[in-house]
Amino acid sequence: MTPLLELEGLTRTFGSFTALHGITLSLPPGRVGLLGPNGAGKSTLLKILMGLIPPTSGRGRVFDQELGGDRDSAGNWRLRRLIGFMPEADALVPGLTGVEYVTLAGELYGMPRREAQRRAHEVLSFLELEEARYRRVEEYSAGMKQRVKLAQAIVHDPPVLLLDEPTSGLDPAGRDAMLRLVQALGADHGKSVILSTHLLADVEAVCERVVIVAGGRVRRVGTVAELCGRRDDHYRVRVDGDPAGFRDDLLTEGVQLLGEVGPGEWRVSVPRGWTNLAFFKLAEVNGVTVRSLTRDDETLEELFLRTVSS
Ligand SMILES: Nc1ncnc2c1ncn2[C@@H]1O[C@H](COP(=O)(O)OP(=O)(O)OP(=O)(O)O)[C@@H](O)[C@H]1O
Repeated sequence: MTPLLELEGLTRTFGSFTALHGITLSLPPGRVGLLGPNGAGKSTLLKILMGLIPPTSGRGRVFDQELGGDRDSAGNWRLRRLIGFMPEADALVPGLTGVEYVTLAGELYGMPRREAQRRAHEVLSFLELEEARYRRVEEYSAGMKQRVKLAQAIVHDPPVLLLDEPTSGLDPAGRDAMLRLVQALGADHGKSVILSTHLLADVEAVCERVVIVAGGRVRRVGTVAELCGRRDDHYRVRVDGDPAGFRDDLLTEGVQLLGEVGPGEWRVSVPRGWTNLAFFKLAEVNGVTVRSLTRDDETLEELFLRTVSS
């Protein structure tokens, strides 16, 4: 299977500053979350993938298309046809109706006008903007604005979607609807999705794989299950009885409480050299009974914080 992305030693500098340090990465088609703190290099990477800026050195491909070359080279035009981009910024053109805006995007991607118009109606219906398509985009609600930005990204039916913070500014219902659309575009319509976001829950909801970048370097790559899989030092423990003394003793012994699941039940991280017998001893001393003790996964948020702070 041709990889979605194949990058080899990709570096990008701006003057004396290195934004990306020799990124080497291979990803199969699918839905990928691109995570990283502010300034990690995500936008720089996305711009290189879209052919908007060239790498300073290194090589890469999106499917069969080589990266690099001048902004207006034939190769970069092919890249833009392969990729639909939904920017975070409000990139709407005031004064245009939804259908005019999406048609314009289609033409900018190189589609003939009639074909762009036909597809604009099609994708606006798919995104449940059929009723609103003749209204001006500046009158749209936040949820409709996000959907019309997604419409312009898929108008030319690209196999790859780059989505930059697609749920930005949405209320919980709008966010759910957007995530369902992204999931459906991937799972039912065969699109590969690169989702750049600060919202780890969005990645958990729709992505199969995660790439964590920090300081211009790839720090983790893998499936969510692989990266967050059972850890030797993470447990979920539940006790019956008054848990206060037991909890305090756990803290004194260097156990970290990662979260309270319910009364007397915590997700914990144990220190090096810890043996599970200690849970039972501390319970006995405090007059409580250990009802369950199981190995636990790490959440994506814990993995992310551990990765970017190390
Ligand atoms: N044109 C430029 N000139 C100089 N420095 C730049 C330029 N573009 C990006 N940088 C620097 O490169 C680094 C990476 O920036 P980038 O925008 O790729 O990060 P990011 O991960 O997208 O961050 P954010 O989540 O804040 O958008 C930053 O330190 C930024 O200041």
